[in-house]
Amino acid sequence: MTTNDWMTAAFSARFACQEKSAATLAAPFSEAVQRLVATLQAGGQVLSCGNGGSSGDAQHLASELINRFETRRRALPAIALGTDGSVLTAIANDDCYERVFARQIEALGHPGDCLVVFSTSGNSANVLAAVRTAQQQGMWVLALTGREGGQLAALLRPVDIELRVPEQNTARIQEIHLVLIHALCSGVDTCFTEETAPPTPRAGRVQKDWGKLRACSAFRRPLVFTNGVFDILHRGHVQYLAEARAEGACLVVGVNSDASVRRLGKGADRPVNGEEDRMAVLAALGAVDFVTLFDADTPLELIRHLRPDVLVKGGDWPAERIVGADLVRSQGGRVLSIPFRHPRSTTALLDRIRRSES
Ligand SMILES: O=C(CO)[C@@H](O)[C@H](O)[C@H](O)[C@H](O)COP(=O)(O)O
Ligand SMILES: [Zn+2]
Repeated sequence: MTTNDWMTAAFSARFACQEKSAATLAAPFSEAVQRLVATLQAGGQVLSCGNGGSSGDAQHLASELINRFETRRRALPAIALGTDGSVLTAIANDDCYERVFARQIEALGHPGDCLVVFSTSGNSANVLAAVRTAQQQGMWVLALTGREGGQLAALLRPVDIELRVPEQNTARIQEIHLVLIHALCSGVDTCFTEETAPPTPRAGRVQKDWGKLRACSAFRRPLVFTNGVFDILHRGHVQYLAEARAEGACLVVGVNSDASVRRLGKGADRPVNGEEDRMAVLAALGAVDFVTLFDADTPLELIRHLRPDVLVKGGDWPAERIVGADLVRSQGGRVLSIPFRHPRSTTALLDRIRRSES
């Protein structure tokens, strides 16, 4: 065998497994790109980790998210967890090697963030510990694996995504992982290159597509839902939304569309603020994780779609009159009426403004 035969053998082995991988990974790959983009647009970050060559892959991904891949776009937040020698040695020395990633995730991970793990066997103990911790922190997991997925595959929840290379050989799996990293970065680059205006803070938290909203919120449990018009935001709203958020790990606010507000009969000039403005103001609140729109007279369909664990209404709504209460309770959820601690009303406020004008 000549020395070049090693190269020829590696190339041909890789080409053979490339075709097999492309066929089996198409569906989870496109879901992974969409979810990564949604996470970043909502202000989330990507943490990544793996051992050995896979630690290099985790760094490769983070560097391309922070800087860019092939096109110019804004910098995106990503941290590879295998890069800080002091942190790694402190955790390994004082605690145990298994916790080197998990401990960093406890410090750096936020609900809604994504953990990307690379493991060809799916059995690295520190990667498994990282996945468990990320799930406890309300993050979702994107796992790049191989073989039969190992113990890692069994840890993943329906909301997590696995890109499993249908291959047994570690080197081949890693080579396809690299192709996947570049393909993921192409998808992310494309979405962020098309951004025309500078990003409005938390703009990604406005999610009108109910399917995407469910994908972004379903893994953040307990999921809290509330709804309303929120025409002119007042202190009562802000207080009750903060209390609603404290009931779970993620607060989704359903906002009545302009057409549905008109049907509520609050007055010919309502809403004063259009639906886009009302959603943008809510999305800017620290307590609110996602805002969406519903056009029907009630949010029942939206509640059916999101399956919240806690259904909340503010003000003077008794729990029995809250739309969707029976549905949420039948699914084991809770229904709460949170009174406005600062009694205010948009209608009363508008009346005062009008009186002062006349
Ligand atoms: O790069 C290679 C092999 O190509 C090695 O460094 C390899 O990544 C290491 O043996 C890892 O510890 C393997 O971990 P994992 O893929 O089973 O999670
Ligand atoms: Zn290697």
